Amino acid sequence: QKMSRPSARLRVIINHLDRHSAGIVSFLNRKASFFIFIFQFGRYTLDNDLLTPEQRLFYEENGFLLIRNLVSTQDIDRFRKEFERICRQQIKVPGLVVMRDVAIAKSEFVPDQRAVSKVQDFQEDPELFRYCSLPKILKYVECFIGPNIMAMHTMLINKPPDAGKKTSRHPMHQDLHYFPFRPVDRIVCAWTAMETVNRQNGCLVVLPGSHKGTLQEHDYPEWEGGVNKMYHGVRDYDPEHPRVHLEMEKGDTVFFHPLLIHGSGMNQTPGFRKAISCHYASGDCYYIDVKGTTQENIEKEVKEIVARRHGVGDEVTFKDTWEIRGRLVQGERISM
Ligand SMILES: CCCCCCCCCCCCCC(=O)SCCNC(=O)CCNC(=O)[C@H](O)C(C)(C)COP(=O)(O)OP(=O)(O)OC[C@H]1O[C@@H](n2cnc3c(N)ncnc32)[C@H](O)[C@@H]1OP(=O)(O)O
Ligand SMILES: Nc1ncnc2c1ncn2[C@@H]1O[C@H](COP(=O)(O)OP(=O)(O)OP(=O)(O)O)[C@@H](O)[C@H]1O
Ligand SMILES: O=C(O)CCC(=O)C(=O)O
Ligand SMILES: [Fe+2]
Ligand SMILES: [Mg+2]
Repeated sequence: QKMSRPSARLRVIINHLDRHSAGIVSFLNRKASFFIFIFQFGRYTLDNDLLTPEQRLFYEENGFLLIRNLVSTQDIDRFRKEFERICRQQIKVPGLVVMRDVAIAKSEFVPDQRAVSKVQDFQEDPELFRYCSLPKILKYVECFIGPNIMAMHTMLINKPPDAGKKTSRHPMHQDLHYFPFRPVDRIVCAWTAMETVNRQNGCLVVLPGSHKGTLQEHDYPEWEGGVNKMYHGVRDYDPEHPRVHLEMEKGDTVFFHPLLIHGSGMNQTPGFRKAISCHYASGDCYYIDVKGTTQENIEKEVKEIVARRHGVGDEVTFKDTWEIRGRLVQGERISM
């Protein structure tokens, strides 16, 4: 039996201690810090030879890890070109969802005069999907979710200049709200800045440590200027919780836990702020039924959109919509 999993390692240590219980009290006293080490290093990250102890501890404590300059300029420029081809409708990608800001009427890409604020589900676009398979990214992803890696959700976010109603904001949320699969700790998001991302153009805002909490109730925020379709926010989050603005340069990549509360501020610049992201889950994850949970509302919305777009009925489940999108990028697809 390999001892790569923290839980297995912990069990061995506990068994060992049971057999030597005479010395346990003094052992515990002396080695309290050792135990803190084991528990903190065990839950959210896996044994690996990439992360430094400081980086591991940082993710355990904060729920995110920022790696500077991870994706090359050449790769990002290629993703940008491909995105422009999609916006100009020079190529058509099966399954791709194109989203426009609820308030935007003018466009930087001419064909239909409305700016694309986000494309989702680019798993059938080989050029964009290269992002999800980049070995540099997967090496980090493996530290959080293990060697069997599924790309579950892909996005290229093109946050438009705010049209004056603050609709370019993304409310504070936990990505797990959208996911009917578990376990939660074997899911991670990689989010890469495609250009300088700062407070002016609406960088990510995170609540460090919020990944240690539970999944909160999400709903549309009551924003005067309106809010984008499916942009649910955490109903009540503690406004006193410290916030961190993640200012990033082109190629910088943040990995974060699906319970981390995060959002992004409004884009107060004339440029479209670009980022590319992928949510990964372990191939050993399993689907859950969200009936009777806080996720019922998003299940309902997703099913309505799928029904409208594809003319199908109740036979397509929330689980199906994820099972169809998921792509294996490394190792084995066991139960996903
Ligand atoms: C299959 C989908 C699964 C998604 C799972 C999400 C997973 C996320 C997981 C990861 C965590 C990520 C967390 C996240 O990222 S959460 C955000 C995720 N967002 C989405 O997934 C939304 C995807 N977008 C769409 O499905 C379409 O673009 C919609 C349905 C919005 C428009 O559809 P379509 O392109 O066909 O447009 P239409 O021209 O026929 O207009 C139809 C109606 O819609 C109105 N309208 C247009 N734009 C917007 C807007 N932006 N906000 C509000 N309303 C809008 C429009 O005025 C019209 O209304 P009316 O005039 O009839 O009243
Ligand atoms: N009422 C609200 N409910 C949920 N999330 C909110 C609400 N108001 C703002 N947010 C979110 O809080 C985060 C920070 O946005 P906000 O525009 O308030 O500040 P900022 O742009 O980060 O900071 P600043 O404007 O001071 O530089 C964003 O994710 C935004 O969408
Ligand atoms: O790029 C952003 O503004 C954040 C988007 C986000 O958190 C999401 O789509 O889940
Ligand atoms: Fe998110
Ligand atoms: Mg602001």
